[in-house]
Amino acid sequence: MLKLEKVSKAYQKGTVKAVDDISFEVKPGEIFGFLGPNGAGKTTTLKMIVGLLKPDEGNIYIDGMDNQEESLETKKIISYVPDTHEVYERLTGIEYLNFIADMYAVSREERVQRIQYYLEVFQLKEAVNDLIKSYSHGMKQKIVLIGALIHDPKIFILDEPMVGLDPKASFQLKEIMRLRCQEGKSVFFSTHVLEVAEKLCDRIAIIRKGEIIACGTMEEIRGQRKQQESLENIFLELTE
Ligand SMILES: Nc1ncnc2c1ncn2[C@@H]1O[C@H](COP(=O)(O)OP(=O)(O)OP(=O)(O)O)[C@@H](O)[C@H]1O
Repeated sequence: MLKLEKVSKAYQKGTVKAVDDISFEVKPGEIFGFLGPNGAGKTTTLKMIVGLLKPDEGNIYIDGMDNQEESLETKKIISYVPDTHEVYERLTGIEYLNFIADMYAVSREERVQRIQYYLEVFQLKEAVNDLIKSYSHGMKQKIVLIGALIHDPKIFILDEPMVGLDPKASFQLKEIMRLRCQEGKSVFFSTHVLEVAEKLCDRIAIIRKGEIIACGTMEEIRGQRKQQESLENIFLELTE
């Protein structure tokens, strides 16, 4: 579903190597967590996957298509929720959702059904006719999430999605992730919240200083280490 092959990216004329020769694969029906300490290269990797940054080296395949060569086709089947929730504040919630639905050519019936469903899930029904600039941080995050789900993407990509959500919304988002995977779609997200990764993800990759230092199921990663060691210990040990 999503495949990175020997991907590298450096900033400042090559002096800051943010991502260094990374390869991994996210399979259909999989929730894949991307873990790493601050500055490890998570956001840079996500931005390359969604086409906001061009890799210096390597290739990224989305559903078998190279995301540089078939940029428009790949963008149609992914969605990206960045960690900064920049949104058109002068639109109402419903205007924003309809705008996104128009961009992705989502039919009237589908958008009505999906908008109603997600507004109910995230308890945003009453605010949907208000200007987004009046929304709280968490409400903005929810409207961005709904916008990202409106075209029913095959791959749902999120940067630190749980930060800023209240426990209920966080639970709902995890449920949405699980449901999508049951339908054979994939979820790829970065997180610092180790407990979320441990409970939710089918597989994880740990990145440190731009390099993947561990990748696999929790059992596989634990198997290489002491039995029953918590992800927190493994993470701290590996990223030290
Ligand atoms: N636009 C940029 N120009 C120069 N250096 C950058 C730029 N963006 C990121 N970097 C550097 O690249 C490295 C990786 O940054 P990145 O934002 O990808 O990490 P991250 O794992 O997402 O970190 P965090 O968890 O703190 O958000 C860091 O050393 C960072 O300082």
